[in-house]
Amino acid sequence: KEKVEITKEQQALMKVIADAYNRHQIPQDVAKKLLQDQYSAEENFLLLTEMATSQVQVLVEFTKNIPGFLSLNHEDQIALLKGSAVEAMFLRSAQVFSKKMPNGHNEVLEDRIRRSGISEEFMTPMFNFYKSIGVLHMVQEEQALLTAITILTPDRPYVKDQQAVERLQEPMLDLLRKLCVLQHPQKPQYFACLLGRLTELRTLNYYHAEMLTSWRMNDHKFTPLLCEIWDVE
Ligand SMILES: Cc1cc(Cl)ccc1OCc1nc2ccc(F)cc2n1[C@H](C(=O)NC1CCCCC1)C1CCCCC1
Repeated sequence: KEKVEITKEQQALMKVIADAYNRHQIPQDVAKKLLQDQYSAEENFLLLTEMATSQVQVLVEFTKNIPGFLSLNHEDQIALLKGSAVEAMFLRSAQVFSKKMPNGHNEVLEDRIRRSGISEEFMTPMFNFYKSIGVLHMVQEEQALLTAITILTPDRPYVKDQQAVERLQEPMLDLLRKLCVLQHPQKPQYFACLLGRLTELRTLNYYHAEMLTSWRMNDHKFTPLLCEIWDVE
């Protein structure tokens, strides 16, 4: 039986990433807001663009705290953020969706999202992903590392120095692997399962532009920041 040990520097890395992630949490208020009232497709779309815009700003702050990120080539820093923002958004949405709420609230939230204006065809892949994240019951550290690993994906479009990104991603993957063994000793496949979620996340990336343009309303308006991040307009 392999004796897994987290080294001193891995403990330090975990603290930096977890603190950065906790400091830059999107307030849970989007779920609360959705539970408060039923909104029109237009209001829901506006809510999404507001939440998504603030999520991107939060993501940039989190990313700047990843050790070594600011030493990467500047164009590569942008390419990594642009390439991972949508996945980080869905990952964050899944974490918000999976938070246990008082009786019946999770069902109401799902219903509000189902009727928000997103086209029917995207509901299944989106909720399948949310449920597959929910059943993992990830701890905060795992969520933070998984987000950092998503951002540090070397094979994003236009990344020039992929090796430099791999050198930053590898220690995160090694730390996450150890954390999974320590946190979920009864689930030896847990780490592999987490990485499998990142593959599912990429498929949602593929749908995102169409999810937005097919939102059940006319005249979809996006903020300039979202035009940069979402392949729209
Ligand atoms: C992330 C995303 C991308 C595309 Cl293209 C389409 C859709 C989408 O989010 C769906 C989605 N899944 C959710 C699960 C739980 C939840 F509380 C809100 C959720 N949302 C949307 C949202 O506010 N997401 C933000 C969450 C915080 C981080 C930034 C994003 C609300 C917008 C209002 C109409 C009901 C859906």
